[in-house]
Amino acid sequence: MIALEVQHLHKRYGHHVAVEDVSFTVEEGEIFGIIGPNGAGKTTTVECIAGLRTPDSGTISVLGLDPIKDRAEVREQLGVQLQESSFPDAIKVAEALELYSSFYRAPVDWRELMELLRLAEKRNTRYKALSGGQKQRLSIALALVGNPKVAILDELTTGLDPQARRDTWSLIERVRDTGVTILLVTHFMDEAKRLSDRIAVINGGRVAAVDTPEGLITQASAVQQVRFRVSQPLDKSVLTGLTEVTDVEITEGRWLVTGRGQLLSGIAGALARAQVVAEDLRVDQPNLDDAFLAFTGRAPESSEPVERKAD
Ligand SMILES: Nc1ncnc2c1ncn2[C@@H]1O[C@H](COP(=O)(O)OP(=O)(O)OP(=O)(O)O)[C@@H](O)[C@H]1O
Repeated sequence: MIALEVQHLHKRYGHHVAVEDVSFTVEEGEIFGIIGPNGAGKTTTVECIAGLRTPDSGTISVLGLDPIKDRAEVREQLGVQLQESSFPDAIKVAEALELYSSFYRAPVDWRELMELLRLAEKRNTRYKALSGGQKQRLSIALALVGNPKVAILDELTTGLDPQARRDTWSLIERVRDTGVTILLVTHFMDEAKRLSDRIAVINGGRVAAVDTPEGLITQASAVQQVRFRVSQPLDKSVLTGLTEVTDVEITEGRWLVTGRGQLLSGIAGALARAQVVAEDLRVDQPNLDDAFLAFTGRAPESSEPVERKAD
């Protein structure tokens, strides 16, 4: 079952095109990641899905509903945690949760959610007195309090310390396990890889690629490199003759073989036939950062979170 469908979304601010042509579908129960450079159009896309902005063209379906025409019904089904949520400074944690839960027909028990997000001790603390991490956890709680079928989480763990990030990831996995479909916008490649079943890379207002994290890495890393030393002298042609190999360099006894496809097994087979053992073997393993770079032409901003304030 498809939970979310975006078709040819286009959105401009004045003359500035923020989203040029974005299409993707999200299956029910999936965690679907969205990554891309600053200003790529990620937030605009999720704001359109949430019905907070009206697309200039294109169609969006949330569980078969239109976020603008069926706004009231979509509000019941969709939980949204957006970047830099701001609440009245004076509101207390418990008041905010109780208030938000009153907006929904069938909310979860907000007290349980408060425990789950480790906010119970702060129940009587005013919003302005919360740390960055606590504010972040409150905004996640408020996105989930309506018991949504689909949740949008934008910059889920920005500002959290490493332990709080890992706790949040586990929480999100538990939420997913209850059947909630999650759309996750993130700048962190480790987070995208750990949580997402599939990821869309958005660049310049367009979808550059959609695949599983491993699929994106494979797609992007057509070129692989294997380094080793040989146990006994070997003619270069043993490897240059392989279809997988594009280049062989030998520097001070170290071989650097560049190629594609099943490069490692091709090399292993050729060396075995020549009765040579590869020593000190290293395979350059591409990761999601490499895929991000390949699809967007830019390195991801950071894989390490910047801490705002002690939690
Ligand atoms: N309200 C607005 N008015 C005018 N331009 C905007 C507005 N919101 C966003 N933009 C511009 O639209 C483009 C897309 O912004 P958007 O926030 O959707 O990107 P993003 O991928 O979420 O970026 P980031 O990762 O920095 O949050 C950017 O160039 C941004 O400056």
